[in-house]
Amino acid sequence: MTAVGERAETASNPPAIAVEDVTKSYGHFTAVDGLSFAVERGSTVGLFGPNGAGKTTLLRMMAGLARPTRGTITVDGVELAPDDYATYRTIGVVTHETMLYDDLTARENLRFHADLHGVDDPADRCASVLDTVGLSRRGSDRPAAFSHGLRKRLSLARALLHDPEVLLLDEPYTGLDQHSAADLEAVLDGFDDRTVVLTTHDLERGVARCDRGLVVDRGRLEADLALGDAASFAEAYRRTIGVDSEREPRGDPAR
Ligand SMILES: Nc1ncnc2c1ncn2[C@@H]1O[C@H](COP(=O)(O)OP(=O)(O)OP(=O)(O)O)[C@@H](O)[C@H]1O
Repeated sequence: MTAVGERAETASNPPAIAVEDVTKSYGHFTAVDGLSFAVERGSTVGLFGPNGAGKTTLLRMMAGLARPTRGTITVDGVELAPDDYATYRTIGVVTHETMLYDDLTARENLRFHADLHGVDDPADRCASVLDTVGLSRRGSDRPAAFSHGLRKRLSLARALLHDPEVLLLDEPYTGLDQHSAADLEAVLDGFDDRTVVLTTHDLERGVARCDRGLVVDRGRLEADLALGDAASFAEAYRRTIGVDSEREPRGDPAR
């Protein structure tokens, strides 16, 4: 595995997230196979890899939405445990399933989560995050009537509600038009001092956004690369994953 830019973390200064020897098995199938890495506070880390590599499974475990079969995940030095709401409160997550209630309006969806997380000034906070994702005028509409992109925006608003220290995003750019993608970039720009982990097949956007790229394949960590130059990352990705076009990411800037 290639390792670049690792920083030693101490017990008094734990990484934002530490994944240690994490495995997830479904019956005899191993989706994530003994992964270990640490995510520095304030950094943005991209999980790259072909379909079925284990990225979503890993992200879901980091969010506490699935439990590792083996290994540990700590957030700010605290091991994730099923009923540790204080730790979950520091994490915001946007997954493929937008986790929205179709029978509630957009505003009611947010209010429900605000109350669940004990958010201060919930009405103001809901209005503020609706504004952040450009949905101020859609607060009274139900997400059932929203397009995929609008549902994703609302899901992002829900993830931001409790002002988390860590944001976990599964394929954040998929299904967003250019305007929505630009809005997402602005939200992430505003999140600069906090920690973001995202999965993406959009190599160009991912490389531009992330400080570091982890390449996952068949559940294993194959490369850990500092990012900067999209073309050299694309080349390193291709060296790691191979040149089979069906396993190539979209938005490859080197093509
Ligand atoms: N609940 C489950 N039961 C059985 N197998 C599963 C389950 N969830 C995921 N898998 C399998 O684990 C593997 C990794 O899936 P995962 O969704 O994590 O990959 P991914 O890298 O996110 O892929 P993609 O880029 O296509 O979203 C796949 O082979 C998938 O079929």
